[in-house]
Amino acid sequence: MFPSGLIQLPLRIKEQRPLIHNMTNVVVTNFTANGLLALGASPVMAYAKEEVADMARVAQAVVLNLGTLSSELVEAAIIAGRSANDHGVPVFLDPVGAGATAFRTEAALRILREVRVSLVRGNAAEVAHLIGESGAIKGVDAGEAGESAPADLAARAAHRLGTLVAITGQEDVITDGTRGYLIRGGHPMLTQVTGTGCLLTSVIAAFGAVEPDLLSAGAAALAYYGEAAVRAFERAGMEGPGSFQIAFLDALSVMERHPLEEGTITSLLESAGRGFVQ
Ligand SMILES: Nc1ncnc2c1ncn2[C@@H]1O[C@H](COP(=O)(O)OP(=O)(O)O)[C@@H](O)[C@H]1O
Ligand SMILES: Cc1ncsc1CCOP(=O)(O)O
Ligand SMILES: [Mg+2]
Repeated sequence: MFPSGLIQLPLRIKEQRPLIHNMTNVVVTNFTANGLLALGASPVMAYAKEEVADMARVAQAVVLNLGTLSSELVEAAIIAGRSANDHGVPVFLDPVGAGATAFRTEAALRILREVRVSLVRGNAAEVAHLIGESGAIKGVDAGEAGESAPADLAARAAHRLGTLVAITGQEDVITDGTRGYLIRGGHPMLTQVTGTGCLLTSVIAAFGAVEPDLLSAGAAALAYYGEAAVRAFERAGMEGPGSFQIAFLDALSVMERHPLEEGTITSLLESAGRGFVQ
């Protein structure tokens, strides 16, 4: 069963206003800051190697996003990540476009070697490339579905990388390699707005900033995000992606209670690598 106390997490975020230190990409910076504000968290973007250790130290979560990476960003991300590790601050990695170029894949793997990352969130292709498996990737978007079921892929990746892994797509999965959740819901309109994956990683970080059980916090975040998308589509989706994006920010802000009681989290992974059973 999903722990019922986690229904209160959105309220806890609004009460605690956790500081989320994002080192993210130039495409999604504003959307990410506004999404975190809508949720009730406190976003900050800081990149300079001279200050990231200090910022990470006082944050409640650090997000490393490789969407528009550079050598300088990778160096600074490692400084931030290590500072977070030294001060007990959880680190969340979004390996945007891993597999699209060798530089991206190598950067993500280097961070995973040099920083203790708590959770990796990506689409199936990105996660597959991190563990040397093929997965069609076109720029930053997943291509055709690979051979592997997302739950099995996520469990393999969690074991190989030694982190929690969340794979998103039509359905979302999150696992520590042994236990996990399958989350249904969301809306395909999310794929028509750039940065919804990146913002989601930061939203997971905000949930993780107020709940130390990161597997449950991550599952709660995925379900909350999907429900916000459904509500946004009902409000404004027919108008098109621009209106949907605004309505989505609004939906992130208004849900005080979590929609878990509506049964969006449906499955629990009991046996490692065997997929998520109904
Ligand atoms: N076909 C789909 N139907 C419903 N929701 C989707 C679909 N594809 C992606 N999503 C949702 O879009 C959000 C971003 O996920 P995704 O597109 O996988 O990330 P990225 O943008 O990093 O590739 C997630 O909340 C995910 O559940
Ligand atoms: C289009 C693009 N190019 C580099 S980063 C980026 C945004 C990717 O955002 P998301 O992974 O959330 O779709
Ligand atoms: Mg992405």
